[in-house]
Amino acid sequence: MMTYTAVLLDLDGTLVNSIPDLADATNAMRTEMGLPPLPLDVIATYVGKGAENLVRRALSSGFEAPLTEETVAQGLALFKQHYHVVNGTKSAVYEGVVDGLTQLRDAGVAMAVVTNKPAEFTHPLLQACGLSGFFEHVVCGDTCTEKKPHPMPLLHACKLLDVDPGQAILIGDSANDALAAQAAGMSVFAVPYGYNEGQDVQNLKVDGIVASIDVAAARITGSAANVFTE
Ligand SMILES: O=C(O)COP(=O)(O)O
Ligand SMILES: [Mg+2]
Repeated sequence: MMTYTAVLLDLDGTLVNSIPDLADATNAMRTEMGLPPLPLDVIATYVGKGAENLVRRALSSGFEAPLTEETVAQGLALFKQHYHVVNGTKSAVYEGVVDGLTQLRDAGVAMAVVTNKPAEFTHPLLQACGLSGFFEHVVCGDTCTEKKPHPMPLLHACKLLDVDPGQAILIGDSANDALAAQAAGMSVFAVPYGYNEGQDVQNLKVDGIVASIDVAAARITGSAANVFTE
């Protein structure tokens, strides 16, 4: 059985369902820019590559002319203003997360969050959801010069935790997580309930698809009958 000394966790779509707040902020931005609101499930497919990417995708829907950098900057400023107000208000921790993180902590596994969400929103969200205390480090979308699917934030988290990437596993919800982990030389589990930019998680190249974080924790710590073997 493979043993891991560190577990890295994605945030949006893995630990927390943040779509209701992201959608409210996105639609508030669109309204101010004279655009009609978008359905929540459409906005969900725009999440995964950070706030600026979400804004670009959300503005591309309904803007006739090609987007100018000025429009993107205006949209990003409005999005941030609104997201600061609503961040954490409708977001909810997924079932199994607190139990799973508790299992991992009790097993002595070091944990860090690695998210593409900017730091100015990540820390307040973790705080609002009561999850901050589980993590030794939090690597955000603007912590390093590259974001997932680049391996840099994962390698940075391993360095902060003082573990070899080969002894770490990432749990995420999207191709950005799967590709980053693969490039970092790290194992990866995917949860099926998050946002994979509208794609089927079954097609991801991962070491396992786990129904929830408590199931992942049981497999990682070897406390389940069906332990993860390699
Ligand atoms: O902010 C995003 O676009 C996605 O964030 P995540 O990396 O926590 O899924
Ligand atoms: Mg995610």
